[in-house]
Amino acid sequence: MSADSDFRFSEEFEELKHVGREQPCSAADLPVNRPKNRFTNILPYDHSRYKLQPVDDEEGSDYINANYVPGHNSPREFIVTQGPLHCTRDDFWRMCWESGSRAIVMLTRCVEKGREKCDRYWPYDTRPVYYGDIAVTALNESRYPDWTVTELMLCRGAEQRVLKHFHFTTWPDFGVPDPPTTLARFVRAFRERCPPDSRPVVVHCSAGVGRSGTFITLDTALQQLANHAEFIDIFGMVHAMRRERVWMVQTEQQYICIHQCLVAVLEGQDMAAPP
Ligand SMILES: CNC(=O)[C@H](Cc1ccc(NS(=O)(=O)O)cc1)NC(=O)[C@H](Cc1ccc(O)cc1)NC(=O)OC(C)(C)C
Repeated sequence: MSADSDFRFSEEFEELKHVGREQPCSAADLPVNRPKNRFTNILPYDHSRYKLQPVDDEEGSDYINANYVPGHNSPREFIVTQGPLHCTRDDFWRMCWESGSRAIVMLTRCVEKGREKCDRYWPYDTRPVYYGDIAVTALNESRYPDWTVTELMLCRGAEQRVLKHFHFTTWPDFGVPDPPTTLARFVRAFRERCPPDSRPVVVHCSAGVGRSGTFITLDTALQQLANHAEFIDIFGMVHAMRRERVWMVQTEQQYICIHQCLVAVLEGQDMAAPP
């Protein structure tokens, strides 16, 4: 695939360019919802968008820039979303609560090169913070060189839940982790700690397409590998994801990175290193 300056990778990635693009995004285009989109060109398709429980007859109250995306374990294993805006972070927590999710994967820093990529939507310390009617408290935090895992307690009314926040902190926007195997080790660390249930995992970066799609594709591929799949169809996975959310795996470099990680895992490179 990488011969002749990645010619086959380029050819294959180009075939994905128009997948899903004919599908409507009418909810995202409503005037009441436009301010809820971080980017003008990253809008959720209607057919797969996550719908919040509507609030009375408030127009647009069911809207968040998020889509269900398939993984190895189910057709709606992930809810992929943009990095919350300050004005949508209450909706973000409502989505986490109403979906029953027990894990969030965050693949961007809040600020990169002086630009806001994501609101700081979770508490800085152990004091509870309210987001709408949901109180979020940080219980404990484990910091590693390339990621941080935080246990969060969510309270809504009389109900309490623990949710794990997996924050990858060294992935530059539009780029790939350096070295790429850092991503494979993060995926393994996530899988080892992710609650083993069928509830959706919330995944986001800044736009919720490039880094999020790359993470999900590698997670799916590594599970297939662990189940001794004879053939791993990266092209087919990205094709299926782009039917649900636009630009999943945004750059050719990210597409190649997925393959590089798989080769590294197959060759046993650098995977023994602890988190
Ligand atoms: C190439 N950059 C983009 O497409 C970003 C959206 C985006 C996508 C993916 C990522 N990476 S990530 O998914 O890994 O977080 C970050 C940002 N979009 C914008 O910056 C768009 C402009 C744009 C760029 C390219 C295009 O084809 C159409 C419109 N700008 C934009 O939305 O401007 C605001 C924020 C002021 C409303």
